[in-house]
Amino acid sequence: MSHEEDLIDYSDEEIQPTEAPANGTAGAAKGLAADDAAGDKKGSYVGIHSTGFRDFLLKDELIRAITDCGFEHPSEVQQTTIPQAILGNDVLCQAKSGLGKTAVFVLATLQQLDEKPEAGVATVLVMCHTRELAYQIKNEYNRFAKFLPDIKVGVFYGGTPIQEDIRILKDKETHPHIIVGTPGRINALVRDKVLRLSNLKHFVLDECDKMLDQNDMRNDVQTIFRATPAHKQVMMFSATLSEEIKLTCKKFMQSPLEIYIDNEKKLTLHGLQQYYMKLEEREKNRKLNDLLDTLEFNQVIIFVRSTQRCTELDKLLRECNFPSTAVHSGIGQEERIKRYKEFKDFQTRICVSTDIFGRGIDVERINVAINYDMPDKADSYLHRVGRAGRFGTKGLSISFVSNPDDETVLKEIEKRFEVELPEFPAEGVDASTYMDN
Ligand SMILES: Nc1ncnc2c1ncn2[C@@H]1O[C@H](COP(=O)(O)OP(=O)(O)OP(=O)(O)O)[C@@H](O)[C@H]1O
Repeated sequence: MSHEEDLIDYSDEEIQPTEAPANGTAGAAKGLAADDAAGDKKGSYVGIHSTGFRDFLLKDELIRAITDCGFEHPSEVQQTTIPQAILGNDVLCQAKSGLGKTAVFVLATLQQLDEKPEAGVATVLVMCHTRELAYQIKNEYNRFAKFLPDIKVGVFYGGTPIQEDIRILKDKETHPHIIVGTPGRINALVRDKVLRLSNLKHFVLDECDKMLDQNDMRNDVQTIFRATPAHKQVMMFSATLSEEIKLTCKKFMQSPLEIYIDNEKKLTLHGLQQYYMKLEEREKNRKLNDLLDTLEFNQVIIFVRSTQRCTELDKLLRECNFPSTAVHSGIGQEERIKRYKEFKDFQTRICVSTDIFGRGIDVERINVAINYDMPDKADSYLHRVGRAGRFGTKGLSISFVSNPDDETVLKEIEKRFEVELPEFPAEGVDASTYMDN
């Protein structure tokens, strides 16, 4: 078994992360009130409107792509971070879910790349914890590099034939300048000397706390990091950064720009209504059925704690004629990406998932997130519910609480993020409060 195959998947139940300490006193080097000016509509959620993307003095090609993406104003995290990031400074950035962290590193690296980069040389490496997120980030690069036709982006992750990656990397004509991937496969390609990182200029970790929290993934990241030159830009991003992880991240960096949420209650998404529902385990299926029947929604994501429960719940929903799909590590990689695409493209409306889709995944029309199984940590909860209510839009989350452990997590969430999670009202909630017009 190859080293890579040892790492089944980073976000299913098979590998449990080590407990991260609660992040009570986030010392903000530059405190970022990322959402205090929350509006209801996507795009109005930006805080200071006086700054536009043009003020960052980005290349014309990037400005044109940004306009084509429909971005009118930078979000606060983009305003605070992009000007420093394009100068090549190291960046450690915490900002809440769905407010555009991806565009920070995508734009910053594209801005610094030559318009006609040397063939066969990779200068940007972006790594994240799941294959679907890597795929999504690659697509974001393609979106913003639309008018930079000479820049090639490639994505590499496990569960696909490595021979194909080798073929791409051996040919100067197809070798990407920007490499996106998951650490297992990237490490295997570096170890086999197929991917050379000696010219790397930008090293990016998305969902960095998740990547550095688990020993197996951290080891891969460290090995890859050692294959890169000493002088380079390092940028790391997440919505959640404990004090301990911040220290770990900073070991990879030199005098970084540090953007933190100075108070964890600011991590709560204002457009998102959050509820819990107390019930017995055996009542969950009936309740979920009722909810899917009565709630209005565009797309729903339902989180469960194991691959087996994922398969079974999805099957049950389909038997009840709900347009459901399932995503977990037991599904072949090609099929997983196909299902991700279908969900992202609104071809399926209900997705049952393990924590694979718990972070980073950006599906614009998800407005309801259901924790069929409560996550085991407050951090995971925050990321999961953040799949609804992206970029300041409205959303609804409902968490099933069926045992004392669930109640403990619920209390931890309320305490840490200073939110009150009320019980889901018997009469339901008015759809206009969680559906954007
Ligand atoms: N300035 C902007 N104007 C309009 N939409 C934007 C802007 N910046 C980002 N978006 C959109 O907002 C959505 C969320 O962005 P993104 O996925 O980068 O969030 P994130 O901060 O990485 O969230 P998470 O922590 O959940 O990974 C995406 O659909 C993105 O295209």
